[in-house]
Amino acid sequence: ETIDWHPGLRDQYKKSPNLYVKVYDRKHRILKTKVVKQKIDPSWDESCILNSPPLSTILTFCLFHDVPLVGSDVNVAKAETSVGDLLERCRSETDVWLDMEGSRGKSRGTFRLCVSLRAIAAQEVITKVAREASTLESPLPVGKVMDTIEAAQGLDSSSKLSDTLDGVLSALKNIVEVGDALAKVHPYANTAWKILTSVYNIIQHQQETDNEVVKLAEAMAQLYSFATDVESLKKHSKSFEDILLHITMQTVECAFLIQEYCGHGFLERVFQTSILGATKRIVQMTNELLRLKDAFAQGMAVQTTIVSAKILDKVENLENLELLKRLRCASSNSSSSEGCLRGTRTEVIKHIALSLTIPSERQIIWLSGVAGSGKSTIATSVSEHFRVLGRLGAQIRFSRNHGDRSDKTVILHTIASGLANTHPHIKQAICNTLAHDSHLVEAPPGTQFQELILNPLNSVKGHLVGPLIIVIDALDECAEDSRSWMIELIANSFPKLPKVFRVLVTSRPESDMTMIFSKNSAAIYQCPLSLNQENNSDISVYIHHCLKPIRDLHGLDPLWPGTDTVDQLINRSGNLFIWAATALKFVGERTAQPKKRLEAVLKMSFREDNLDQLYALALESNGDWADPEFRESTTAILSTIALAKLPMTDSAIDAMCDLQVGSTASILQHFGSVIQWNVGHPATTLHASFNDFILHPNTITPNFDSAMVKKSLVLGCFRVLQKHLRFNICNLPDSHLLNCEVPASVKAHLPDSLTYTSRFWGSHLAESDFDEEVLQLLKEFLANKFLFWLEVVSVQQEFAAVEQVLRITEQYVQVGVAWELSKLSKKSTWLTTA
Ligand SMILES: Nc1ncnc2c1ncn2[C@@H]1O[C@H](COP(=O)(O)OP(=O)(O)OP(=O)(O)O)[C@@H](O)[C@H]1O
Repeated sequence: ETIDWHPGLRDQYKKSPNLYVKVYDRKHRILKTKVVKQKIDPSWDESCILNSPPLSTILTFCLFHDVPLVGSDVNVAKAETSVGDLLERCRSETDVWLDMEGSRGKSRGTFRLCVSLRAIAAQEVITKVAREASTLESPLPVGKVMDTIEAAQGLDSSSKLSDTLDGVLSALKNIVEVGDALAKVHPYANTAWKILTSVYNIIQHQQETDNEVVKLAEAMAQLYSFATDVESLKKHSKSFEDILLHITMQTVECAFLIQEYCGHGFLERVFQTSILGATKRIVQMTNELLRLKDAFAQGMAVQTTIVSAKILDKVENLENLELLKRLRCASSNSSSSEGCLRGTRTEVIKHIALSLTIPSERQIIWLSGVAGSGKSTIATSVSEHFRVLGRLGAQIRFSRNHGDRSDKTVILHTIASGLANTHPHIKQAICNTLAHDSHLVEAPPGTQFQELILNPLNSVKGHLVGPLIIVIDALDECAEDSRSWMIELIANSFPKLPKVFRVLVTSRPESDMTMIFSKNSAAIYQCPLSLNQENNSDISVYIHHCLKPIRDLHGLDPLWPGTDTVDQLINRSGNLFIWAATALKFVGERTAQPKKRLEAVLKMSFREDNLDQLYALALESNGDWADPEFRESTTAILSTIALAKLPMTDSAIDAMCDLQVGSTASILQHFGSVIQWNVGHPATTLHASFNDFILHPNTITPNFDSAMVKKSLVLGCFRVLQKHLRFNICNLPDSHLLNCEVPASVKAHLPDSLTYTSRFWGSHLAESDFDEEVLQLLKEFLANKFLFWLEVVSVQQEFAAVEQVLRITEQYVQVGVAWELSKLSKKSTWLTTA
């Protein structure tokens, strides 16, 4: 009620204390409550069961203060009472208050604790245990029942486990607190600490604990004996960061196993028996921890493999590899980003990683945020966190520049293949399915999800310990024809996956997703990424980081551009990473004058469309826009890059836009701050928001007008067609591009054929784009009886694009479709439509 903290402690926590209670039955601890932070009158509302104690048993209640930085907690006050007295008081008083005695020298004041004790029928407990036991061995003799009760209640081993974990937890907490000094280690120590804390809080009430698990915890405690002193950790941590990283990662795996074993992991109750079969794994882990302890003590390097909780035995054969080749996975799916710059987004990454690690009914996390706020970069860091732990199950990164990733079958196959490669049992289950039904890979997407993913995963869920993560990045960039299917799949089918599968989805908060995901809030946890100006330290770290190479490249003063200017940049960014990234690329371009460019950036007026202004500046500041040829070519090139469903090389763009060889290469040199490209390589926009800018009908800069974009594109395409160019932008090397031969079998039917595969028409074209000039060209086609030859080699959504063109042009052009039957077996649905 009134506490006058000891002066030595007062400084450490100026506000209220962080209190918790431990309860002992004789010498055994039977309860440790959670810590209630910064409250002088905390309430715990926790309970435990006493194992038929004699009435004379003394119960001891100790009040502790959890001191965040000191390492050992402070015993604040203590009360003792016998079970008989307490029972008696609880029968006659509504609230029973125990007066506590303050610990001398540590606290002064009055402490009282309200407790209650009630008896439950012992017979009932015996009957219940006997009933459970009888399922194992029936009927049970009375003596056996009593043994079972004792074994089941086994308070000794469970309190031993919680006591041991207590020590491990404070050591891990010390590592977590050393934080920055151990940046690489910190996320794993933190994950292990969180999982073990939740296990620890639960096993206080646990009835049953296996000795092997106690041994595992004891091995952890021995291993972590080095981390009891924060000061020496701080001093020496750098020198053993690598082995510490290995130790903490191994601890995460141990924590998953203990969590699952104690019945509070991802597995359903029925599967915990198969976990009991994991004794072998527990022993292996214990040995590994003891080995690590020796290696650590002797300062030896350790091998990098972690003994995983999830792999129970190896199942691998060549036949499986062949079967998996039937899956059509996204060809390039990796992230080009490095993930978050160290020191940025730490809180949000920690939050997401932990939310995915701890079992929850809400299996899916949806990270939403405006364009360029940094969602994909965060997703990369989270994926990397789980990849290193061997727990990244599958990932799909949608991209407007890689339309092929949006094919429904490709999506499902990429997930199935990713999962198969993370766990041998999953691989075996998926391969069994593929071997059993060779046509499954062509079945409708709903069937494939059920039979290729859901059923196999359910069949092996008893073998999976700890979470496996599926990452779906940039859902808003999923192509139109699969988009609503994908959103529904996430909202309604993913929650049917076994609980070990946790899903991270990132996207802009677009209305269709918001509506559907909000409806399913029981399964989807929404995590909006805010651009809160109050917390701009992330962007500040990022801007400082980007300025250094600019200073080095241009030989600028080490303090350039000065604190005030950097503050202006931070403010101007509005915490939008893409703004900062583009602005600094623009300022630092090799051929630019950084000081002038920085001035121009800061001169822009503050408006809502800050990013568009910046893009306009980046466009207008480069090249000779006064030259009509430059203007026309640049518009055509940028539009082609923005609309391409697969990235094209500079020479492919030259051909596509009917430009002189080398034109695209010379023009693209000017746009390094918005286009990613190297000579001979495919060009893509650096960020999807630049595609939005280029294609948005309201985008008008002094020299660039998006109305020109479509027209220039359509005209460009038809010019190419007019020249009878045998043109094919399928996955062919550049050298084949301009003289792609029509196969002989087809040629026989096509006297004057034209090879053309449209990868980038489709949903972007509307009827209104076909103005007089274009129609005239189309009529000429008709007159010349040109034939469209649609080469069927690519993914389904490409056909949707072609279909769209056909629909728009069918009034004007007689379209003949030819195909090679051998290539068409998988496309029959589309062909019927065509
Ligand atoms: N934490 C970070 N550390 C370093 N760079 C970052 C970080 N966050 C974002 N960036 C930079 O900002 C750019 C935009 O970020 P990102 O692509 O992750 O945004 P987004 O929210 O996914 O955008 P969109 O919704 O348009 O896909 C990235 O290309 C990267 O260069």
